[in-house]
Amino acid sequence: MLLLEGVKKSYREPDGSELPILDIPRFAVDEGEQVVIRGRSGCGKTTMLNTIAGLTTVDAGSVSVKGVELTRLTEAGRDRFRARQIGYVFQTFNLLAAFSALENVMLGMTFTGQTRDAARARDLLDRVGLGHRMHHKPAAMSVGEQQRTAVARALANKPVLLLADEPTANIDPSNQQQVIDLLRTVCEEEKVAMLLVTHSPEVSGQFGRVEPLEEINRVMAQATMTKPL
Ligand SMILES: Nc1ncnc2c1ncn2[C@@H]1O[C@H](COP(=O)(O)OP(=O)(O)OP(=O)(O)O)[C@@H](O)[C@H]1O
Repeated sequence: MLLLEGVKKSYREPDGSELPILDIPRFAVDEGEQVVIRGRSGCGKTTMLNTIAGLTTVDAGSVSVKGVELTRLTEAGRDRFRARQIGYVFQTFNLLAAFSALENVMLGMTFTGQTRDAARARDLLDRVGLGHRMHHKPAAMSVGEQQRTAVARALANKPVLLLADEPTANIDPSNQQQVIDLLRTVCEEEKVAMLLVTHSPEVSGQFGRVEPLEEINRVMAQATMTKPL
């Protein structure tokens, strides 16, 4: 369902030099599979999710989702594909300030070509415990409530792949479990594959497949080997 082959990504440093971040020979996720990615801060987890979402271009290699090679599409093509097929819970939420929680979730359905489904948006907000805050704008919500709104929005368009970047980082333990349960249940019910980045051992302990990025990514494997003791 998701396949990365020979993916390389570097960023350019202010002095003009290249900073290699990703060198992933092969990484695959099956339809409906739930996978945790973990690794220390700065090791490239968000960069990996952004390349899969087509938000960051790769320097080499290919990223395919459902047989579509995203790395061959134009930027507009990647945007259309992402809107229809990929849900993304961003680390920084990216909610639109001028719109309520309900409107933000419904905006997640705008570009899918399907009718916007207010009942589904309300149901998702209910299931993240925000039934009573649907008409509040992000500025009037706590950080954890904004994060839960972002989770509901990412599921709104019934994606085939959900990318979730630390979706419980700002949430207290009881709501954290509620968000993980919602992600897992909706992904199981709708056969959505999920790639979840988390630092939390309580969260990763609940998943059958946990991939340390250092083991998938040759840049990190080399950095770990050459790190001074
Ligand atoms: N646009 C950019 N230009 C230059 N360097 C960048 C850019 N984006 C990220 N980096 C650097 O690339 C490295 C990997 O960043 P990334 O955000 O992917 O890490 P991460 O594993 O998600 O970290 P965290 O767990 O702290 O969120 C970091 O050293 C970061 O400073």
